[in-house]
Amino acid sequence: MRQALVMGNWKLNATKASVEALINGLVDAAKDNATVEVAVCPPAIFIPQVEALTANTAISYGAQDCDVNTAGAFTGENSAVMLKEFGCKYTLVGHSERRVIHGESSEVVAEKFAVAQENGLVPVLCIGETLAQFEAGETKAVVEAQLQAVVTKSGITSLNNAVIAYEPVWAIGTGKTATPEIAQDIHAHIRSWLAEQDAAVANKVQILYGGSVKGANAAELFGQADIDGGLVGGASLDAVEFSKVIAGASA
Ligand SMILES: O=C(CO)COP(=O)(O)O
Repeated sequence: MRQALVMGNWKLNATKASVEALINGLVDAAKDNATVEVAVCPPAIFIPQVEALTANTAISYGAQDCDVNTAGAFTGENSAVMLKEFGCKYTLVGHSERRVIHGESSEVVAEKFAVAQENGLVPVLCIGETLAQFEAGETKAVVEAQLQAVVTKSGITSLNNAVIAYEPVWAIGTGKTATPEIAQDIHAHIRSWLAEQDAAVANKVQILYGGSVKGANAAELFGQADIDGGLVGGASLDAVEFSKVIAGASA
């Protein structure tokens, strides 16, 4: 049985005051839904504040990205070593906004995945197709290629210590959620693609759904057999709404 994981991706949204209110507002939801792991991914500059506020709570946290390098002349970056020092458990890698806006290829994402693992972080590998790819029926081929880059670089068993987040790009921030049936179909496909290579890995790895998850649709999405929780953007910025999403993952 895979544990449910509900992770908030705050993207480029936070103030010192909003972080304090949000974390304090999530403490009870994390404690009361003990079968669900609750995690947040703040902008990197807020990680020390989140580290302090989440001490002695059931809330985990991670970063939204890490560099492929661990140190050196790479202006503006954060390394996996630094994130680990500040208590991060996770880092997202390959979020579609990084792939599209920052031009990250699947090979770069695979390098980030590897460096995160080498430095003690659990990478959350984000995959998913664009609207054009969805409409062209290419979803399965796209996610397979995105997964293959990581398998080629780090091997299939590297996914024993990672999380996969399937986020159709057309559902992110648009209010258009994949139906539970569409999401389940892709999640099941991802798991069977992994199972062809290693059944134990396929059975173990958590596959999160992301894209316009909110309190009103969380339970139905998370009730699908191969959906193990969510990676949540907008709805994770409000403690009341995010608590409803967390409750939706509770067994
Ligand atoms: O990109 C996402 C999480 O990483 C999803 O964002 P929304 O929940 O705002 O659609």
